[in-house]
Amino acid sequence: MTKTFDAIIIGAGQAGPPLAAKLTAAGQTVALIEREQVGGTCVNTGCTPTKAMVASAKVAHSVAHAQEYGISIGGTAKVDFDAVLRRALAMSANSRNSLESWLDGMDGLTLVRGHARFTGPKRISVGGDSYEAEQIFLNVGARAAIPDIPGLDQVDVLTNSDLFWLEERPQHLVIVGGSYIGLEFAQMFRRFGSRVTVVERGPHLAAKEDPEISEAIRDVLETEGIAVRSNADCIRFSRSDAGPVVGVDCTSGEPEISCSHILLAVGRQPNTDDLSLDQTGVEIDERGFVRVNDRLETNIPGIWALGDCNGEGAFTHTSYNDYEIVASNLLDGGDRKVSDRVMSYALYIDPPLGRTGLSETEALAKGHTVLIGKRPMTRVGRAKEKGETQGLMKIVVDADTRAILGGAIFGTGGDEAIHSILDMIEMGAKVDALTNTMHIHPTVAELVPTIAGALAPASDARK
Ligand SMILES: Cc1cc2nc3c(=O)[nH]c(=O)nc-3n(C[C@H](O)[C@H](O)[C@H](O)COP(=O)(O)OP(=O)(O)OC[C@H]3O[C@@H](n4cnc5c(N)ncnc54)[C@H](O)[C@@H]3O)c2cc1C
Ligand SMILES: NC(=O)c1ccc[n+]([C@@H]2O[C@H](COP(=O)([O-])OP(=O)(O)OC[C@H]3O[C@@H](n4cnc5c(N)ncnc54)[C@H](O)[C@@H]3O)[C@@H](O)[C@H]2O)c1
Repeated sequence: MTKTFDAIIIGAGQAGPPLAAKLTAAGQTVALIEREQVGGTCVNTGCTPTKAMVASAKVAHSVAHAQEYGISIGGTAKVDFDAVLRRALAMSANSRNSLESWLDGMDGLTLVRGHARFTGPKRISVGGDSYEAEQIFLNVGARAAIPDIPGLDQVDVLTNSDLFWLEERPQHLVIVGGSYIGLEFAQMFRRFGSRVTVVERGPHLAAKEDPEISEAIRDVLETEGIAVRSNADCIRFSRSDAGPVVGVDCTSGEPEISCSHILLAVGRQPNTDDLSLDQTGVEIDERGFVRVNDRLETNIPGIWALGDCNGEGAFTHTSYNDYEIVASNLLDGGDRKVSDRVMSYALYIDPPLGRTGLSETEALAKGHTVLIGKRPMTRVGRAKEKGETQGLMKIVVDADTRAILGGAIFGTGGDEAIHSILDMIEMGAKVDALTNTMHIHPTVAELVPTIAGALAPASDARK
């Protein structure tokens, strides 16, 4: 027998649960289908446990450097890797459990456990049961991509989901992929005491960033003893008596790296290949992302796609913002669009990188005449006081309109301070409004008006 609902949501990630709450509060009946754990990637294998581990790694680092601050610690500090993992997993479990209780108590909601697959345009099967609704919301997320690298069958590779279940700290972790996932894990494992090598195919780490930010990131990691192998072509795996071997043809360095563990962090693949989307006619692009318009509607009326699976963002806040857009347009008479949001994110190495809007490179590529304000963290009072002077901050401004186009704060507190630029962009403020704002002393953010008041043409700023 087919059960009929007003709405079906597939995936209890970052958009599905709040959307279920909004729809049921409006009196609709909703089936929320989840095949694994509620909370999806962020809660179970992404943001929550990694940021908990980043915090443990920061403590290990601070303890190791305590003497620089006039603090002596008797005895030898030691990383209890198992306890670090238990702390991270406990945080995930707390988050998941409170989400589960919230969903359990939601009137009008049926939480269905199992893998959803389309059997018709608006019909879905889970196990042997069939469900139907006029409105269907896809929030199926993404998983670690595992490309067909030569020798993959000869070694065990880890993905981000496996790291929390390691029984011991890796002796030597080789991380393939030098972007968000790779770099966060690289630094934390180094701080836990592992040898770490990052193997990146391209010439730069965090390649989406402006060159001086990428270089500053590399500097921070290399200073901590992380080996970086960029321009690494023809990566291949093999096995020796001593363990896994990663073959790399780089412009310099050893052609082979022996290690104890390999982590693949080379991007994400949307979970759209096992949904039988052909039964609905919902279009996907060549990489498997669901094609959506500015209101997150697919080509089939009554079917929406939210979160990582639509390719419009790959962050928790973009998934949640997708929910806000869809809910507002459907239930509150809104006219919200994805293109209205200012793309922003952070990279949680230490110090963190906060980013908002366009980078300088992106702004120039879009044809803007660009002014840049910039300052190294060595000239930021708060950073000096904290003994954390690595990195730099910059702001990107349109020379003709004086509109703020973007900013980057790579330095202590950068993930928080960046919001002072983000909010100004969102308000459509000119850079002069930012220059005239009084910020609090001593903070990193207090230098944002200062760099906004000392702009130079892009080419001069690069010197
Ligand atoms: C290691 C790591 C660290 C990260 N750190 C951050 C961070 O610090 N900040 C940040 O903003 N983002 C971070 N991210 C990204 C963030 O986790 C994702 O962008 C976010 O979780 C995406 O949410 P979502 O709602 O699109 O999908 P997800 O949270 O992935 O949820 C999708 C859900 O759908 C379920 N599902 C899939 N297919 C089916 C099916 N056929 N039937 C039933 N259920 C199905 C899945 O089981 C899953 O629970 C990180 C990611 C990783 C991997
Ligand atoms: N702080 C955060 O918000 C955060 C943290 C982690 C993950 N995430 C999300 O997860 C997504 C995925 O992150 P990611 O780092 O896996 O992917 P990514 O797409 O950002 O980067 C993948 C990297 O791997 C490299 N690469 C690809 N194939 C390779 C190969 N065969 N050999 C060597 N290098 C190769 C690429 O050049 C690139 O630098 C991000 O887009 C982000 O949205 C966010």
